[in-house]
Amino acid sequence: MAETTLLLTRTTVLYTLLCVVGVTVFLRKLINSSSLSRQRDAGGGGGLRLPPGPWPLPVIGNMHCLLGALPHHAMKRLAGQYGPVMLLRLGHVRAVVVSSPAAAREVMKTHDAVFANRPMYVTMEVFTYGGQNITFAPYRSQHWKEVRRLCATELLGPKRVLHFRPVREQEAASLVAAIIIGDGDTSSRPATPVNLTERIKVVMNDILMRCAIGDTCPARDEYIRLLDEALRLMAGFNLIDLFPTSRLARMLGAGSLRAAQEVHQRVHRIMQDIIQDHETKGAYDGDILDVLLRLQREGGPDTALTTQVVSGALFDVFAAGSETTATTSIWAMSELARKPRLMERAQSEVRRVLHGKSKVAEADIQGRLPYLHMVIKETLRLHPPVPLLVPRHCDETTTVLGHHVPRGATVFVNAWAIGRDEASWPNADEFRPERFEEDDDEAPELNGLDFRFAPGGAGRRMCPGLMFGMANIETVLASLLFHFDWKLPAGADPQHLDMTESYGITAPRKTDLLLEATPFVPHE
Ligand code: HEM
Repeated sequence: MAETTLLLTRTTVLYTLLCVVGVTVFLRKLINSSSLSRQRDAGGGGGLRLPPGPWPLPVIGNMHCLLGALPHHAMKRLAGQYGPVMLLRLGHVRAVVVSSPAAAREVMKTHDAVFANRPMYVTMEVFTYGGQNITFAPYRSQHWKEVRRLCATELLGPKRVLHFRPVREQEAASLVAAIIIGDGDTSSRPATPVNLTERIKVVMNDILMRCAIGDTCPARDEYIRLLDEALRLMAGFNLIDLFPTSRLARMLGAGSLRAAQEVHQRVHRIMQDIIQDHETKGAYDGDILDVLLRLQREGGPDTALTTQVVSGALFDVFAAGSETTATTSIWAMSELARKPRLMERAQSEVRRVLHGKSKVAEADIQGRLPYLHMVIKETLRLHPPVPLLVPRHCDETTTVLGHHVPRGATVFVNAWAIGRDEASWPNADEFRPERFEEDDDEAPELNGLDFRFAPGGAGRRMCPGLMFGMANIETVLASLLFHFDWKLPAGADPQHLDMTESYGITAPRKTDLLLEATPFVPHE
């Protein structure tokens, strides 16, 4: 999901370098591109009616338009000017950004098959064994079909979500214990604020790790560290991704490519050890790796589940599952901390449902926390953890809302902009979970059918882990709300809580969320 964002500092340096180095090219291309842009405005472009967009500069195209803001923010601003289907040129990459429910529907439903592939970037190729994982696997490839089917039936479907219930409950209980112990004497005042950002990241990492490879893996900690490093390296277009055919870009970007290759090799080696460890230990714990290895054996020699596919799938489950769930939970707690009245409502719902209990058991809360469910949906609307979804590749020139999206273009769906569109969401910037209950028939669900609300995408490439992720988020949030009262440290005004987003693979908080926790002692 990393390539949906841009390394702006790097592009600034790149911009300066390229402008200096390529002054002559710049002038020559300026003349060419001026006439090209005029062609585009006049409906030209080889007979194509290309989407409107800002004037591209030679070499860097429209990269300068994204400087100084997070890409999804800058793209929303530009869409206000150029419309819901907009053409940008990012280096050599032709990007089409769609920013309205109608345009998103055309991409992810009407023409879903045309847009069901992913663009393949050089850095991504390294980490995905050339597309041998799930997220970047070529659409229609045998292994993508097989792992997608397995995601639904064996790996992330309802049966598996239920199977991992004890893992979620135990990890959420450990989180609660860690907060109590970490706080030391919570009766003393002022209490030490809890760093909820750190705590939530740890619990989501641990849940995903235990589900993916079990809890007995010796290389587990190193694997987590390397995955973090891999995600950091994938976080953005590198020079070679933006200028894949440029020798200069290859030269300047060689360092990050080398770093990616090194990290990948280490991840690969650890993965081989983990697989071997699972194979030799014999015991079947039912973690995702166990299931994949069983299916690999049962599938015989012709199975699409090669060892690389197994490693790639595992990498995806962890990379796609951990950050998304942590980011959503942290934003939910931030929004509730900013609105104590809503926090109180969510809390009293949890405490009413768990009245007489001393801990959170999923059997007690399942389907019984409608307000918390709305809080999570409202959080996903305002803070979709993958704001530009995962990019799609346009396989053949296709019309979207009357504009030709050219073959080969990279297509971004700006879910962040769509979730804040006043036409669909009155007072769109306000956090108001109740909007999801106002009219039950109309309230969008997380099923990829309502394009006003698609934080997990839609269509053939829709996220297969949403139910899995929602279960993790709900159990962790219910535990935090049941066991503690929360407020901002030192009596700070909730309205002043910093809600700035930061650049990252997902769109996390810029600053850590620090809240004071007062333990709640449930009545027996
Ligand atoms: C709040 C939670 C989550 C959100 C918001 C989310 C969001 C997304 C999005 C936007 C996509 C791209 C969809 C598209 O192109 O239409 C995606 C794909 C994917 N997600 Fe999630 N995700 C979440 C949780 C998870 C979890 C927990 C897992 C696994 C344990 C997971 C595994 C995947 C995989 C494997 C793909 C690639 C599917 C493909 O390309 O065929 N996700 N997710």
